[in-house]
Amino acid sequence: MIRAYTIASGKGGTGKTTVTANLGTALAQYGRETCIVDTDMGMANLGLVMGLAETPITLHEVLAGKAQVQDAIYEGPYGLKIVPSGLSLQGFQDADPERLKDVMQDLTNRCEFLFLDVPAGIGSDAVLPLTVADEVILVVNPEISSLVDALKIKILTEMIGGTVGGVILNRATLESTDTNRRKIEETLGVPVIDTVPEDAYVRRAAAARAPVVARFPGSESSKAFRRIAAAMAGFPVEEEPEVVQEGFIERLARALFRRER
Ligand SMILES: Nc1ncnc2c1ncn2[C@@H]1O[C@H](COP(=O)(O)OP(=O)(O)OP(=O)(O)O)[C@@H](O)[C@H]1O
Repeated sequence: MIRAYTIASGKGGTGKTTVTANLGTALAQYGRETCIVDTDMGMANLGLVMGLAETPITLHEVLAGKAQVQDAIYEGPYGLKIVPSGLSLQGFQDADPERLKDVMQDLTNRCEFLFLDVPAGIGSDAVLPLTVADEVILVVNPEISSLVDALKIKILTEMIGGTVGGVILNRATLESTDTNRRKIEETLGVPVIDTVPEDAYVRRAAAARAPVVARFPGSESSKAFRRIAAAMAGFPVEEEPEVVQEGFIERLARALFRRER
C-alpha cells in the first residue's frame, strides 16, 4: 500500500526540502520505490538539491496541462523518482494547483512512498498539498517562531480535512533537544517522530548538490534520516536495514539517461 506524506512547516527555511530529499533517498537506499515531488512551484529547489542538471519538463508543464506526469519524472540516486518544479515565473503563473490531485493519482501507481515538498506559508499552492496526502509531517526548528507557524499549519490542515501525523524536529542542538521535544508535543498535540541534529554536513552536501545520506552517509544527520526512513518502511528499530549499493555503471547510466520512463 502506498504511503503519501506532505512535508510542511509554515515558517520558511526549517528544512522541508532537506527532509524530503533525504527521506526519499534513504527509502530508495533501502530498496523502496519512492517518489519525491517539488510542489514549491514559486521557489523550486528540490531538483537543484538533488543535482538534476536539465529538467525541460517539470511539474509546471504538467499542471499547465502541457505535459504528462511521466515526462516530468527524473531518476535520482538509487532509483529515486524526482518530479521537480520549474524555475520560471511564467511557468508558475500557468500552473493550475488544482491538477495536483490527478498528478498524485498517477504517481501512486508508480511508487510505495510519495513525498510532497510544499512551500512555506498559507498560499493556495501550500494549502492544497495539505489535504491530498495520507498525512502531513511538520518540520520544526528549535525556535518559538517555527513552533507558532507549525501550529497554524496544523490548525489549517485539520480545518480542511487533512491529518497531521507528527513532527520532525530538525536542526536540533544537544542542549535544546529534550525540552523542545516536550514543548512541541504539548503545543501541537502530535508526537515528535524523531530529531535531526544541526549538522554542517547537510550544507556541505547541498553545496555539492546531493542529499547528505548519499554524500556523507556516516554523518549524524544521515543516521537520523535513515532511522526515520527505516521506521517508515517498517523495519525493526534495533536493526539497521541493508543499504542498496549504487555502482559505477548505475551512476553513469543515470547521468546519461536521466529521464524516468
Ligand atoms: N539538519 C540541518 N543541519 C544544518 N543545516 C541544515 C539542516 N537542515 C537544513 N539545513 C540547511 O538549512 C537551509 C534551509 O533548508 P531547506 O532548504 O531544506 O528548508 P526549506 O524549509 O525547504 O526552505 P523553504 O521554506 O525556503 O523552501 C539550507 O541551507 C539547508 O542546507
